[in-house]
Amino acid sequence: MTRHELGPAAPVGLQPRDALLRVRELDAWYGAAQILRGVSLQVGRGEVVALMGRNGAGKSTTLKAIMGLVRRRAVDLSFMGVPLQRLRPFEVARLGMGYVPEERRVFTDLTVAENLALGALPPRRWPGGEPAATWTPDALYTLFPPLAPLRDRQAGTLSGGEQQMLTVARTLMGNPFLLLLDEPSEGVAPIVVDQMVSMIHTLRARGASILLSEQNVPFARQVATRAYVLEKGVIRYSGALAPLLDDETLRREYLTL
Ligand SMILES: Nc1ncnc2c1ncn2[C@@H]1O[C@H](COP(=O)(O)OP(=O)(O)OP(=O)(O)O)[C@@H](O)[C@H]1O
Repeated sequence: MTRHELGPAAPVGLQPRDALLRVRELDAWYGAAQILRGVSLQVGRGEVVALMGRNGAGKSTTLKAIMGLVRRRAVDLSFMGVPLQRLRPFEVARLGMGYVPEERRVFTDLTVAENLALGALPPRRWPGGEPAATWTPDALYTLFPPLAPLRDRQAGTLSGGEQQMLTVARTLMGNPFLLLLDEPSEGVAPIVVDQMVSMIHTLRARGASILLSEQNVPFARQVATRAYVLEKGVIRYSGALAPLLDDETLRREYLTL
């Protein structure tokens, strides 16, 4: 792997050439139907990587397979050097992998503040001992300003976009080393999309690492530097995002509807 592929932030406590998340030849199934075939990807510390492709290409399934939510098999599937194959989803989450599914999941009867409190986990340290980013409700209200005046409101009364923000915020309360975001820009108003863009910029500035599934090209262009493109469960492109988006043929083949 080249240094460029690892992104600008030098890993501390990890070997410089090590990836935070390493996926090699991942297969996944729903029942008897094989959906992913030999998916290989890596996310380095401080990187924002986009997993792209049309509807049904296998983006969500890849994130679910990493978390252990679908049946999967891989030559290597490891997070900070820990093999994930035998771990259940809550054990993967406990290692510091935050997963935000496509469908929003908030506790509708609880307030915004109570939802955040439920996501709280103790602070983490990188393998070298350096403290990892730690999130508090106040820091998250700054990250998502629309949530601040809603802290005492029942989450069920929030708009879709606000619930989307709350889902991400609650996941951040677990202080994850890596965030898996499934289509953060889907089905929300343009203003919320802008909020997601600025959230990712802020997270990135704080050294966070993100793997996001996305088919919204303008969104991906604003937040990610590297991309993998899936088609029918197979990786068709891996590399820098800019050349992919600038290549009309590649775009037409794998991205445009
Ligand atoms: N629960 C399920 N049972 C069976 N097949 C499924 C299930 N969920 C998804 N699939 C199939 O797996 C394939 C990949 O779906 P996946 O949701 O991973 O695609 P995607 O790239 O995330 O697209 P989308 O943006 O539509 O979510 C599709 O053919 C889909 O029909």
